[in-house]
Amino acid sequence: MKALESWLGGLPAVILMDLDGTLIDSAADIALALNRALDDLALPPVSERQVRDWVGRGAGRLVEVVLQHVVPHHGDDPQRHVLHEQLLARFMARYQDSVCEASTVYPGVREFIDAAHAAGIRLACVTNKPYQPAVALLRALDLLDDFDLVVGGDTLAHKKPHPEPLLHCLRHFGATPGSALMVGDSRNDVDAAKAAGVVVVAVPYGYNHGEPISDCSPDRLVASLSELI
Ligand SMILES: O=C(O)COP(=O)(O)O
Ligand SMILES: [Mg+2]
Repeated sequence: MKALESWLGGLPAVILMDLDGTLIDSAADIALALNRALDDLALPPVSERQVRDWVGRGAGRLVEVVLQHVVPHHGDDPQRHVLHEQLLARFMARYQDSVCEASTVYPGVREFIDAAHAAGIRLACVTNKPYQPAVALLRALDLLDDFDLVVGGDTLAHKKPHPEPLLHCLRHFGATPGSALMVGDSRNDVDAAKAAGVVVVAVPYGYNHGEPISDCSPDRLVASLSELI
């Protein structure tokens, strides 16, 4: 971790890592589960390309955007809420059934995690993905045991970009914001880290709602996590 150490002027005690788009390329499985759920309800499919731009704000918000795309709707309709709940439930069931058919770990991630362990750094995964599929996905790709803590989008009252999930991790480890580092791929990660007072590194290969991550002003941008080793 010489590169990280020389940039920060020391090693962090804790690294908080985003999941979707940072550790794991999960969009194909999310799109697959969404399309199976849409088909269950006799609704038309969406493309993986679209899903890549929609992932990042949790399952409820994702389903809301998908629904608005496949059945555009404006105004107040109580049936709309029912449809949203049905699609969300179908999506969660379908995703839980096949959380890792096509998902892969990004290059540099395993090497970075191994180097962090070797340096005695504690790791937490802080994701807006609901807790259960997050843990299932990490387990399927043999990454779960690498994390001392996993915080999902439904673990606490607030999700990223709120600082609460990050501050929750710091309390868990008895660490200060100044002794931690956040690594993420989206504006949610950068904003949450800044609100928590944690230095943030961003990667450009993930999902950021179609916006270049450099526009979100992370403290540092790396092409791959191996650059920090
Ligand atoms: O599934 C999501 O909504 C995003 O998850 P992430 O916070 O791990 O990028
Ligand atoms: Mg992400």
